[in-house]
Amino acid sequence: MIEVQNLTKRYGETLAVDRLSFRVLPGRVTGFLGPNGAGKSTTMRAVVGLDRPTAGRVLIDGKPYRELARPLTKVGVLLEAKALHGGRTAYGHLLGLARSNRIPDRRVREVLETVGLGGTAKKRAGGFSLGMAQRLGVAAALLGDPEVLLFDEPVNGLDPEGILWIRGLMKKLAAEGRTVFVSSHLMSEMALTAEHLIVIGQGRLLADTSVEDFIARNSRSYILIRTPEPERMRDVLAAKGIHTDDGPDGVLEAVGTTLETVGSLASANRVTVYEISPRTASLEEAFMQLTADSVDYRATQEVR
Ligand SMILES: Nc1ncnc2c1ncn2[C@@H]1O[C@H](COP(=O)(O)OP(=O)(O)OP(=O)(O)O)[C@@H](O)[C@H]1O
Repeated sequence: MIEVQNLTKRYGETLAVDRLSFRVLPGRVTGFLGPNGAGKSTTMRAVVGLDRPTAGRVLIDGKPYRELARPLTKVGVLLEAKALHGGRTAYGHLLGLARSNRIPDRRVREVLETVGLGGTAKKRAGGFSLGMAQRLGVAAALLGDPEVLLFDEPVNGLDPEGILWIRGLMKKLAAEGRTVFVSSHLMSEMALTAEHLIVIGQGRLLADTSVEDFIARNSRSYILIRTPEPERMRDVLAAKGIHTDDGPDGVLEAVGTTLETVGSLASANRVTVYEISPRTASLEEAFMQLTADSVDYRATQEVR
């Protein structure tokens, strides 16, 4: 389990993380979501002791990272995928890490196979594509067979096959009972991978909820109506107590009603319609709405 307690991190004038508290539980993938600059990477760096908190603390199974005797056997982390020594081979890079944590050499081969780099073990990492570097980063995270795993934007640079692979891997690791914490700025990606969500904006907690709940609360359903007579259609619906919003390109969005009701009312009142279809606002839209205030605030600040 990861416990973030009242974490605050300042870089000079910038308040990157602001009194943030949450827990990441084992046995499920927890998504860490926030717009660019929300403070996700800073929080992750604080979890693994790479950034010193201005206030607050982070505990891993009750202990700060720096008190872990062989940290790689407790926590695996994928942060900046390209942060590796370009002159080293994939094998050499992992061997160095393994020996520094008294992990047996044979484990290096195992993790290289797991991430699909078995055939490129002797290649210099400097020549790796971003996708290969990403896989090597995942191999390093898995090296110590840790109970806790952190992945910062792991799908970056991966091709569609790689994305499917990493989603499957994260779910498998969680199913084994591990704590899996993964950051992204894409709600759609998280909806496919995570069971639970921690959403932040401007370094503050905006939501700590199951993905299921987030979808139920935030997905707005409506009936889209495309008509050359929007005013008449609006009046016909209003007469029955049905509210309509204006959608993009002159369409109407009727809420709290059904396709059948709208169709029957249009027909009974001889309103011409070109399209009537049920729609659900995307999760991406819901996420943008939730974080809109924090993004606006940041943009205004930068202009000044
Ligand atoms: N080393 C640093 N020095 C100064 N400011 C920093 C540093 N690291 C991060 N920041 C600032 O702290 C804020 C949070 O950054 P952070 O990288 O944690 O956000 P993020 O949510 O990971 O964003 P992204 O999705 O863009 O990676 C930003 O305003 C960023 O500019």
